[in-house]
Amino acid sequence: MKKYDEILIGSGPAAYKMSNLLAKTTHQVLVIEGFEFGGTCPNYGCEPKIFLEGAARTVLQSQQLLGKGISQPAKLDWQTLMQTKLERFNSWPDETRAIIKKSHDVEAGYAHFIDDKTVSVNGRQYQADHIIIATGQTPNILDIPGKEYLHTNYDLLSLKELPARVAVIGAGFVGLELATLVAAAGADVTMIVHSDRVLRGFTRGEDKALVDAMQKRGIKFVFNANTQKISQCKKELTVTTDQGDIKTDYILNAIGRHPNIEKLALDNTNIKYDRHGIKVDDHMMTSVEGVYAIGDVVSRKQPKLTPVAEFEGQYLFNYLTGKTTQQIAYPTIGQAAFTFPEVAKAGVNPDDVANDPQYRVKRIPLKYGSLYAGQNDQISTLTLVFKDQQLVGASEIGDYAADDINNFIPIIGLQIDSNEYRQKVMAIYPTLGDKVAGALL
Ligand SMILES: Cc1cc2nc3c(=O)[nH]c(=O)nc-3n(C[C@H](O)[C@H](O)[C@H](O)COP(=O)(O)OP(=O)(O)OC[C@H]3O[C@@H](n4cnc5c(N)ncnc54)[C@H](O)[C@@H]3O)c2cc1C
Ligand SMILES: NC(=O)c1ccc[n+]([C@@H]2O[C@H](COP(=O)([O-])OP(=O)(O)OC[C@H]3O[C@@H](n4cnc5c(N)ncnc54)[C@H](O)[C@@H]3O)[C@@H](O)[C@H]2O)c1
Repeated sequence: MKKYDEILIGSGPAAYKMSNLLAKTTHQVLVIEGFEFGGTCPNYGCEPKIFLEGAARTVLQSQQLLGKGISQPAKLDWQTLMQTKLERFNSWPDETRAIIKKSHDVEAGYAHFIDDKTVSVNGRQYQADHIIIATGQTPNILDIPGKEYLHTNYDLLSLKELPARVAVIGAGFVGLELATLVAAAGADVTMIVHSDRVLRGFTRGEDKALVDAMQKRGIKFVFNANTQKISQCKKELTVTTDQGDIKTDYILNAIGRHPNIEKLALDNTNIKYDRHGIKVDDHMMTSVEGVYAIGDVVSRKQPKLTPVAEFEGQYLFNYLTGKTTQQIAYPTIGQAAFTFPEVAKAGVNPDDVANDPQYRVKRIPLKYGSLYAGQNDQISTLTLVFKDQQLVGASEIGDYAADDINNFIPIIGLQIDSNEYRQKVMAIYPTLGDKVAGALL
């Protein structure tokens, strides 16, 4: 049986980060990938999503300016956009595999554990000083009659023909972002939401403003709806919910994701896990010495995001190569939904401290600034949270919320004093960043 220094199970952002760093060492490494090399983010997640968002944003911003200087809003040609997307992205898994193969051994296949120390793939068995599980998450699929008609982000992000009607079950990140895309392209979209609000984790006000803006563009929301079954008659699909039937041509299932642990046969080991993922200590080690887990597959309170997965990959590389003995300490993590308008946040949620006198919450409407007015952006609102004059939280709804909040993350994370910021930083004017100094007053 061949033995390695490290075995990486998965090749998404968490494992890819480690594999790149290990490539600069003399370590013997095996990378095992069961599906597309590179994982979720570059193949069927963040990257194709933000690529398609480029055209969608242009359409939506031009629609917003109708009658304000734009007479003919842009129109999205889904087929051409998708062809362009496929040309860019189709070769990525093979290219990623080739990059990894330059430095490491590679197995294409799903790995499983034989025991605490042995991994099997394609009928071959391997051991290593360190086994790193970085298998990510996969969509939950509604277990209802007709579930064979459900599609996931994987399908929609490569969909060649735009359906006339799209029903989206689930109004979290994936549901809202992909609904924004297909609606911008001209599909008639219905969101089926099983509670009374979307997203969660952002403020209630931002959630509501997002729904209002999407509704104004014709996207329908059915709240407090439980989906019971799906049926097909000729080419038309019917989604039956306890709030009524929805006729559609395509259904996106976006009800959340679960950790990829089923195929790992963890019950052959002493590795502990729960429904949120694999349990790790403060050094990313599982309950089995020498076996670690990083990325989305980990059970932890931090959000499941690419930069978090990469941060854990970087940390574990540093730890295993003796560059640190410290426990992992996460930075201030920014998060955004790339809807239109966007919502974004970092640090303390203003809703959580609304009644706490230790905190000061400041709401700043941005529509009066010429940069926002020039886009006819009536919604953009920035909310800041201060504790003892120090900025501890920022959130925003608006066309540029993600980039706006990025400007506040260093101030929260580095605990930069507002006065010092104003003394030492002068942003380019007029830009998104120029508001920071004034907002901190
Ligand atoms: C539609 C969508 C949009 C997103 N947008 C954003 C965004 O804008 N910003 C952001 O920060 N995050 C975004 N995310 C989340 C981001 O994609 C993930 O946080 C990130 O990919 C996690 O990286 P990972 O390496 O932990 O897992 P993954 O990228 O999921 O990679 C895990 C890999 O392990 C493989 N694998 C699984 N089981 C096995 C096995 N037994 N053997 C071998 N290989 C196995 C899988 O095939 C997969 O390739 C998005 C996710 C989705 C679904
Ligand atoms: N922009 C980003 O950074 C981004 C984008 C996409 C995904 N992600 C990551 O991926 C994770 C998963 O995203 P997601 O959208 O799949 O999950 P999510 O948890 O964000 O949303 C799932 C939604 O489905 C709802 N739901 C659950 N069961 C349902 C049911 N039976 N019927 C109807 N609705 C139901 C939930 O209430 C929730 O609102 C996110 O938490 C995030 O970490 C990030």
